[in-house]
Amino acid sequence: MGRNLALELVRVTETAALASARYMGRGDKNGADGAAVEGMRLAFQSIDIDGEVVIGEGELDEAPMLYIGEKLGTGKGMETDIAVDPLEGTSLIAKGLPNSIAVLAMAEKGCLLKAPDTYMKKIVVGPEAKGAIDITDTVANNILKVSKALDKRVSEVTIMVQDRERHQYIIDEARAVGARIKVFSDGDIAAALAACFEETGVDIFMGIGGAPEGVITAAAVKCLGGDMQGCLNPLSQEEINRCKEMGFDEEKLYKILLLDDLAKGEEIFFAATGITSGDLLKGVVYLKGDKAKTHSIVMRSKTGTVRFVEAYHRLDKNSIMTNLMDKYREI
Ligand SMILES: O=P(O)(O)OC[C@H]1O[C@](O)(COP(=O)(O)O)[C@@H](O)[C@@H]1O
Repeated sequence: MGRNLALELVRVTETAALASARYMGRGDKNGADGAAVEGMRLAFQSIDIDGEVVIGEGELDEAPMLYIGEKLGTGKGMETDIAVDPLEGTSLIAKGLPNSIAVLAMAEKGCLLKAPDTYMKKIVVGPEAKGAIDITDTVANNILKVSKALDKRVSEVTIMVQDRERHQYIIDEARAVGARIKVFSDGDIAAALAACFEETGVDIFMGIGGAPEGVITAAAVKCLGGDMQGCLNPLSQEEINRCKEMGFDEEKLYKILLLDDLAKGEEIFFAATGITSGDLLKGVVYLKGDKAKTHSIVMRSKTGTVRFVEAYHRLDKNSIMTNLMDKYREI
């Protein structure tokens, strides 16, 4: 795998975002997701990799595209695991709310955890607080350790938490020690990513969200030198059964997953494009004259390079985009 691949991958998330953003504010989650999936899949076709989707839209019989096991790329290059979330934050885009992204992660074959579609408890911090987290410890102790590692007063530590009833204990414990809480409604990959960038003002991400999103987050955290721990958190017998079907027996089911258990290896790539504007990425803007502007991040763990890519697209000149845009123009 090489450095050009990073830019090839950002083209994939850009294409998904450009197609999906046509649905912004239209109250149609499924339409927006379908457009993102189609854009992502088309853009993958010309990339020289022998890729396989390990985290995708579901099984073959429930998802016609980007299903788990689907082959991506020309089949000529390196064997890779690919984790995709063509539209992360389906309700965000439907309502025109911030923070929806098109996102993917890629690593050498066998290096991304094949996570079941269930919940996962997660904690994420940036590079400065690496080694200071312990998912088995209390919220308060994690905050105290992170504040020490960051050399910040506890009152300056901000924890990003998804606005869900199940997280009330995090909010209560964090406030009890004097820390700050920032809630978000949806899209925990972008929210966790914010904890790895000092300029966002977010120091810790905590909570329970999707396990597939957890693996994609781990790939980003690896590229950024941050830290993450997770633990599968199935909420029903049906979810427990789903975990078991995917090889998570009693012993493995509640094992603490360290960063390398989620995403390992030398070569990890992460790419994301903003669909609606958020903390880190601006959303898609369609411009006059069949043009559009996107804002993306692309990272490679081997070199540690983090690129923010602002791109102007001529939708009438790029064959994939022209076809897609014609299809989604009048929705
Ligand atoms: O909405 P729930 O059930 O609390 O699940 C949380 C999960 O939903 C999301 O907020 C959005 O997921 P979708 O893009 O599939 O709608 C994820 O980022 C998060 O992991």
